[in-house]
Amino acid sequence: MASAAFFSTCLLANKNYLFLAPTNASAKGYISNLRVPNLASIVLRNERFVRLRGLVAMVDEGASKVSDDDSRMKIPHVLTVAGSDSGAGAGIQADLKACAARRVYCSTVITAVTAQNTVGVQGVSNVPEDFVAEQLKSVLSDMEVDVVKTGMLPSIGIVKILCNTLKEFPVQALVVDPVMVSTSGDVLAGPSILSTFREVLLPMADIITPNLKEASALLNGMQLETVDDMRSAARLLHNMGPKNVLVKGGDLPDSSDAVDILYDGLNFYELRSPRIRTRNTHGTGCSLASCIAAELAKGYPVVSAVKVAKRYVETALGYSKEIGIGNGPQGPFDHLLRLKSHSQDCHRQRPFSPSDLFLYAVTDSRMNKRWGRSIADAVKAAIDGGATIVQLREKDAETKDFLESAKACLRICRSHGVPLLINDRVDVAIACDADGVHVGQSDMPAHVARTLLGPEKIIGVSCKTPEQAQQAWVDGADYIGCGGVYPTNTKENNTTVGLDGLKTVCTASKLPVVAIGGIGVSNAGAVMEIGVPNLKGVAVVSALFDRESILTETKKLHSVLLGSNVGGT
Ligand SMILES: Cc1ncc(COP(=O)(O)OP(=O)(O)O)c(N)n1
Ligand SMILES: Cc1ncsc1CCOP(=O)(O)O
Ligand SMILES: [Mg+2]
Repeated sequence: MASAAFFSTCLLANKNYLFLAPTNASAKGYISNLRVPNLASIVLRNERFVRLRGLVAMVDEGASKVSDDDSRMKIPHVLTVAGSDSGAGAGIQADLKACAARRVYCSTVITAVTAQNTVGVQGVSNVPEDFVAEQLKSVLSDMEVDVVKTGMLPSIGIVKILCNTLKEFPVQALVVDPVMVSTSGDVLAGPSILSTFREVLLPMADIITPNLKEASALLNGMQLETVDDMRSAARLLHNMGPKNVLVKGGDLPDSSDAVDILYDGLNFYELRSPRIRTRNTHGTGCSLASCIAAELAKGYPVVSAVKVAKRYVETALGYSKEIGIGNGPQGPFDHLLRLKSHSQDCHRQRPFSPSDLFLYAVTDSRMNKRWGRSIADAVKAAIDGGATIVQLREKDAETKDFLESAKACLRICRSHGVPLLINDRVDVAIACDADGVHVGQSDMPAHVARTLLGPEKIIGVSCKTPEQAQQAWVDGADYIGCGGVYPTNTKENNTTVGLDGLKTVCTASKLPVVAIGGIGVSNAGAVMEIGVPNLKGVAVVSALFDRESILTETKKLHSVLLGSNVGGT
């Protein structure tokens, strides 16, 4: 293990650069094992912090790359200073999820641990003040924090520690969510803290985000019942020192809209949106403030940050209306808009298996039109005949119609345990939650599709050469479609690779392969006879869908394939 002792000499240290040299041969060996070509390149350039500790930690962990400034990408960074919510709807957990959803890095300083669920807060244990200080120093002395966002600050001491630490380690912006009472009505910061908020914290804030109760508490119990009251409150709170005040009117009685007032000392902005009627509002305040912090960390001005944050929370609330977590009156919502598609669906996507490629049915809108069938009917017939995977290749369809058909086909496919892929259209695959996509060399690159679709979706790539097959593997594809093996009328200007070309691609490929192009009942056996283990099946368009009976033709092809030597199955 390399450690700090290996770095004895600080050749030059000033505000901007720190050069390190190892003390002995074993350190040099260690460094060269890490493929750092030149020690002089270990230059840590940072206006604010010298990262010796971070560097040694990286070396200790055997990281393969020691800090190379030019290749480091600055990621917007929010530090949340808040309490933990064991139910994970609010607090630190909400902040982490909101920042992840907004694509911002989020570090955490925990001020208190709450035992909490959808019913209420059953217990609170404050983190010792010294340890809050230690967490703050750890993060702020090493990581480049852009914006600090505060939530539950349960003691006067913690507020003071935070403010003093921020003077030592200044950040671009401070977002203060003056949490006092949880959504369930439990007290999270008592009234004794109000004067410290007013005198110490608020003057440092770039924006504060009180709800009506919090605004009222900060203003000595002022009645807030109308939008005009909110404007007055925003002005009075602004007089306490924060640069911007967002008074949230979520609790305003008798309003069909959710109205928030933003005041920057000059202008009032009345931000209105339709009120979303849902039980799942636990954590909206924390999430809104975190999202504002995230947008500020990206460099957006306050007004845009607040508008984006409001839109984000509304979208998530609307999406999460039917989600049922916990039995209490206030449930959490889904920050990442990802939970629903899997929960309601009794027929979920199952993991991809190469043997799925055995009888691969590829639809064609023109053929279905010619035979007067819907895509869904065609898909159903192919599955009944033995298709083991289906691809919707609807080149002429309008997007709206295509999406509706895809949803209908997905229901059929899922109920039969058959994967459904979408040709070319990654957007449609995402919109209907299909099992994956098939892309060609001139379509969206597979690595981009993988980023958009996530790790579990199936991605197939068309390849005619070993180089393309290698690239498909590197890009994270699951299988390769190789062809046209034989001449075809289905795809124009498509060069034919023949059985030899197919064999060359299969041999070069680390991925399973399906053959395509001019394949049908008469020649499927010959294709499979080339006898390479990773050739797993045939993909067929016209031999199934340009026929009177899809069912009959699929059954015939199925029995031909069963009689042939399909690699590895
Ligand atoms: C299984 C399978 N293999 C190859 C293709 C062809 O895809 P691509 O090269 O993108 O051409 P189009 O199908 O988009 O015309 C495929 N669709 N399926
Ligand atoms: C989409 C595609 N990619 C290579 S050949 C081909 C068309 C296959 O259609 P058919 O099975 O009717 O020959
Ligand atoms: Mg394509």
